[in-house]
Amino acid sequence: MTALVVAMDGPSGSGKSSASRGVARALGLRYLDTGAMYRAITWWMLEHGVEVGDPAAVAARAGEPALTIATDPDAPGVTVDGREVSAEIRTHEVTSAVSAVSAVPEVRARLVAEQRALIDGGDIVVEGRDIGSVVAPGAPVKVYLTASPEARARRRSAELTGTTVEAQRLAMARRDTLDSTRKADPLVMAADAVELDTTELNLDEVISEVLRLVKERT
Ligand SMILES: Nc1ncnc2c1ncn2[C@@H]1O[C@H](COP(=O)(O)OP(=O)(O)O)[C@@H](O)[C@H]1O
Ligand SMILES: Nc1ccn([C@H]2C[C@H](O)[C@@H](COP(=O)(O)OP(=O)(O)O)O2)c(=O)n1
Repeated sequence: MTALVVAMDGPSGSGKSSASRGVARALGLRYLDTGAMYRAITWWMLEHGVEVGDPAAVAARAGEPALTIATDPDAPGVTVDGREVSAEIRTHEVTSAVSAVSAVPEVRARLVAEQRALIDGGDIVVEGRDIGSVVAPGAPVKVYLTASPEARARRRSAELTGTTVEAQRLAMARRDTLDSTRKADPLVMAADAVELDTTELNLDEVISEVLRLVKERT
């Protein structure tokens, strides 16, 4: 039997992580947060004083950090060189630098290979920016989540302290532009993905809709 791969792409705050984990739990599947992998590499670059605005400097060290990522939707976790960094990768500093680091082809080549190896292990829900288009183009279920910039900013600012909805809206717009205009594997909706606008939906409704799609396509 071919593996069930559910590809969940979309911009920040569209609900990828929450919906992907919910779908993985409901179906007893593994869950892979590819954004956490880009964040972990970014954290390592900052930690090692690499100039993240210099693609050649990032490329030269892209293979150095050892990365592990858990695929249990109830216990996601990421380590770099043996250190658990799940909290560190969510800081403002990492979020501001991650688009530049993830635009470097050597970083992507490395992480895409690691992601494919994990996906080859069997049924899984995978979230990111290029899962349906590049990492797993043969996935039987591809969802592209969107939401209005206001809804996305409201959701993200509710999670964080010391920020405002407007500051989040601006930061997300900057990251959207960088992620969707980079040369290597930009954020795009795969031709055969189903777009799901979550602006007016609650999380349970989003999960139900993805589960319906999985049923329909498998
Ligand atoms: N449909 C939804 N309605 C309201 N809030 C949501 C919805 N989906 C996600 N959220 C909340 O929005 C925030 C960002 O969601 P998240 O899943 O982290 O998005 P992404 O992974 O796309 O950045 C979280 O606090 C989450 O609980
Ligand atoms: N498959 C992926 C996943 C993430 N990225 C990059 C681009 C994103 O801005 C960062 C962070 O992704 P992440 O999913 O953690 O971002 P959000 O939690 O949605 O804010 O990583 C990528 O280039 N390709």
